[in-house]
Amino acid sequence: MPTPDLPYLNLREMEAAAAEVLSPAALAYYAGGANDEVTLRANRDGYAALRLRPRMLVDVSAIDTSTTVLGLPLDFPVGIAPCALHGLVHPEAEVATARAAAQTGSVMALSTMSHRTIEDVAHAAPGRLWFQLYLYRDRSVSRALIRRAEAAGARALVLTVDAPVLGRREAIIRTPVRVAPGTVLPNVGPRTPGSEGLDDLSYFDTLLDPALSWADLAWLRAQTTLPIIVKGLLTAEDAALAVEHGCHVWVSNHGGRQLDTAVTALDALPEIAHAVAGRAEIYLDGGVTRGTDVLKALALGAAAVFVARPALYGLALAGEGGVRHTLDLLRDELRLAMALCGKTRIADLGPDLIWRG
Ligand SMILES: Cc1cc2nc3c(=O)[nH]c(=O)nc-3n(C[C@H](O)[C@H](O)[C@H](O)COP(=O)(O)O)c2cc1C
Ligand SMILES: CC(C)CC(=O)C(=O)O
Repeated sequence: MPTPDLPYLNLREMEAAAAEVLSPAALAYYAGGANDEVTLRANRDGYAALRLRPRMLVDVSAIDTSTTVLGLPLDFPVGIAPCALHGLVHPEAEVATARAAAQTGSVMALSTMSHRTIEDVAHAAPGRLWFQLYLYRDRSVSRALIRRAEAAGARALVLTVDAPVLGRREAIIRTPVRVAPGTVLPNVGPRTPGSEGLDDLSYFDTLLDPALSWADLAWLRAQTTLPIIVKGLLTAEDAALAVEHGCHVWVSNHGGRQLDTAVTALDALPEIAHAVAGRAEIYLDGGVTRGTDVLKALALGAAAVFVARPALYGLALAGEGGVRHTLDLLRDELRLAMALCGKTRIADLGPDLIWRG
């Protein structure tokens, strides 16, 4: 059950409550999308537009939401997507989020741009951590991060490929993000001389390699034996290439923060599932706020879904307990949605659940 001392009935109530407590800069950064935010809105609207085909007279007295991702048992198929800078809203930052993920039997993908070290976060979520990689122009720095992630027990690397340059997020152009004075982000390091005028995201952007290509994925594949998940794919063509490079596929438009008017992950999922054809695992994120959203993504071929903003809002409201509340709500809503659809196991969720008009 959701944490009893938190009054929020659903993720949207948590979002509204978080908007009241976040600083203007954190709110602009967390909530915002690119340009006109067409894709940001479509991510949510897409779930509402898909209708379910529930089956009746099925014994639903026992519902099992458990599953596995890359061999890791999950209590339910929802993880925490990588998001930068949890420390903007809570002093324990990613450590609190990781504890919540571990306690709920979930999995957390830790962003490269975190406030806390890989080791601290891994310690808070033993065996339940993936490490998200933004490849730096200086590959030796990235290589060192990979080694640290491996040593800390990360179970996979998530290479984000949809941000070779940062999208145009007008809210943070107006209200830029700056970490507290004196903070050195552990995977970013001290500022290079002359960069003091840049806000933290613009500075981070200067470290990233806009020349990243499939050849770099081959390089990365050779660097580690950990599973690699390519995050930010939206087409069958790219999903097939990722699989040919020995990787798994994370369907995402980066929460509508990169290319505005890009297709939603939910809409892209069927062609990607078809192209992958069971050769790799598929994950999805973007706009998930209800158990029925999780159900629809799984029905169309995702092995698990991930949430970013809802976790951050939970963290802002109540730290570790707030993130747990987010995850508990999604698990309970998924269980209910499965029961009302006449499905008792995750493996039973398939495209027959989706009404085709
Ligand atoms: C504040 C914020 C920071 C993010 N930082 C990262 C990041 O560091 N790395 C990354 O791969 N994706 C990042 N993302 C994108 C998320 O992983 C995810 O793809 C996206 O937000 C969609 O999920 P949502 O609709 O549940 O927020 C970030 C998203 C938000 C909102
Ligand atoms: C460090 C950033 C590029 C984080 C990010 O992916 C985002 O803000 O969406």
